[in-house]
Formats: sequence, structure tokens, C-alpha cells
Amino acid sequence: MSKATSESTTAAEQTTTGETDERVDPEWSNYQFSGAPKMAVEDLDVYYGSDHALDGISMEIPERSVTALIGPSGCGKSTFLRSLNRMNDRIRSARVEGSVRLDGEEVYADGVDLVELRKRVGMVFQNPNPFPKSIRDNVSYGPRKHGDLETGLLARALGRDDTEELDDLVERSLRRAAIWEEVNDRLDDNALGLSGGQQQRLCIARCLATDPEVILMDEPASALDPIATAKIEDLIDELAEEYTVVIVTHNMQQAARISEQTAVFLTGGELVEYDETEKIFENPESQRVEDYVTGKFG
Ligand SMILES: Nc1ncnc2c1ncn2[C@@H]1O[C@H](COP(=O)(O)OP(=O)(O)OP(=O)(O)O)[C@@H](O)[C@H]1O
Repeated sequence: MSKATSESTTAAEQTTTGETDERVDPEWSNYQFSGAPKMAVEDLDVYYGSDHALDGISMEIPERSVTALIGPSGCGKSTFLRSLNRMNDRIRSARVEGSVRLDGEEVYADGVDLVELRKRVGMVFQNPNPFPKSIRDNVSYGPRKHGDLETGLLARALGRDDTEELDDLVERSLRRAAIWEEVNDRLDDNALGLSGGQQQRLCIARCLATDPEVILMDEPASALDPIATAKIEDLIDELAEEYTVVIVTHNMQQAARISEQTAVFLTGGELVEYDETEKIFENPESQRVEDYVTGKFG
């Protein structure tokens, strides 16, 4: 079945990597939704040295929903995710051109406070990465580091002690991350003693503790077993009531289960199609996307 029926979109020779000269129609990624976008990306190019990793990406991300990014290995999903909160700035060879806006404000403008940006746009990585500290200290790490909450001898000596607020924040964040019931009797235990799935929910709690508006997730369940994965998926579903979630996943069933809209990146760092998840999986416009989601390559 070919979806590329117009003259201009005829799919050409398909290789096993999905490379083809099928023209990418900008209409295929012009996903329309109601309300203002939480994030808006326009003509985004990212280079690593002379390698062109993302090629002219434009897409808008609706708030309080789950947006999935899918595509074969190396097509630029993680690069795109990192460009949303300027994590690519940490990579020496990376160069970013184009625009990313958060609530209409340019993320790449001069003078943007990167700490503040990454508080508003938090990130959860593929492998759970708790600090070798207590569960409590892991969750409260961000607010303490940023000086939002202070505890301890020095703080008390200076007449400031936010221990109660901190305890509240730890409980609230662990509850929101659906792990409170499992750890509330051992908050002072080392986080490395938790299972992989618990560690990942703890990392989500740590991210929530800085009160983000957008949560970027880079394959957050790929290192977990099916039961732990199901818990993370349920959690993502709940989080989307309050937060804007953008998730990279290799697992297409997962994208289909948890996201409202899906963006498909293909070889060469192109955004080929972006639409409601159901449309992407059941009736995509692009032949290459159809071949990818039906498992013909990738
Ligand atoms: N730190 C880096 N330095 C140089 N090149 C990089 C770096 N990170 C990614 N790249 C290159 O950029 C391209 C896109 O990589 P990226 O990791 O964004 O893709 P991806 O779709 O997330 O892949 P995967 O699914 O395998 O994680 C690849 O060619 C990759 O080799």
C-alpha cells in the first residue's frame, strides 16, 4: 500500500536503512493542535563538527501531553531532545542554528540562564543515574544546589532552616513519581540499593523536585524489565496531566501506548512526519514512515 500517491511524493528506491529520494512534504510535519505550543522549534539545524545531525527541523509541542520521538538509530532523536534545553551546549563540537522557543521566549537568546532553563525543562536519561547518596538527598539535590532550600548547621546559624519545606518537597516529589509507598520508610538509605525501575522513578522524582514545566525523557524505560516499564508508562500518563512530556523511544508499541502525537525522524536528521500518534501508526502520509512503523527497516 503506498500512501505517497501524489506525483511529488512518489517513493523511490528504498534501501534497508530507509534512505530514499522520497520528497519530505512540509505538510506532513505541520501538525495542528488547539492552544498555544509549549515549545516551538523552527528551522533547527544541529552539526557535530562538519556532520549535519539535524536538518531544518520545525515542530510545535503542545502542553500537558506526551509527544513521542521515534526513528532509527542515529537519526537525531537524542540530539533534538537535547536541543530543547540546550544540553547540546555541553558538547564541544555541537553547533546549533535556528530557533527554539519556550512559552514564546527564545531558548537560544543571549543571556538565557541555563540553570533556570534546565529547571523549567528537566531531563530523565536512559539509564537511571541516582547519586550515591540517600534517597532523600537525591530528591532534594536540585533545590539545595540552587540554594532554593537550605538546611544544616550553617543554615540554622544564619537563622534559616528549610528542613520542613524540604521534607514536604521530598514527599511530594516521590508521591508524584509513584514511588513514595515503596521508599517512605527508608529515605535515608542509599539510592543505589533500589531496583532499576525504582531508581528510574527516583530520578523522575529528582527531576520533579525542581518544579519543571517540560520533562524530556530519553528512552527512560529501555533498561527496565516489562513490569518496571509498565510502571514508568503509567507514571508518564499521569505526569502528562500536569507537565509537557517529550519522550524518545525505540519501542514503537510504547510510543503508540503513551503518546498523543508522534514525530518520526529518519536517516539524515530529517523530521519526515509529525501527527497524531494514531495517524502515524495507522495511516501515515510518507511511504518511508509506513515502512518504518511496520518494521520493514530500522
Ligand atoms: N556527542 C556527539 N559528538 C559527535 N557526534 C554525535 C554526538 N552525539 C550524536 N552524534 C551523531 O549525531 C547523529 C545523531 O545522533 P543521535 O544520538 O542524536 O541519534 P539518535 O536518533 O538519538 O540515535 P539512537 O537511537 O541510537 O540513540 C549520529 O550520527 C551521531 O553519531
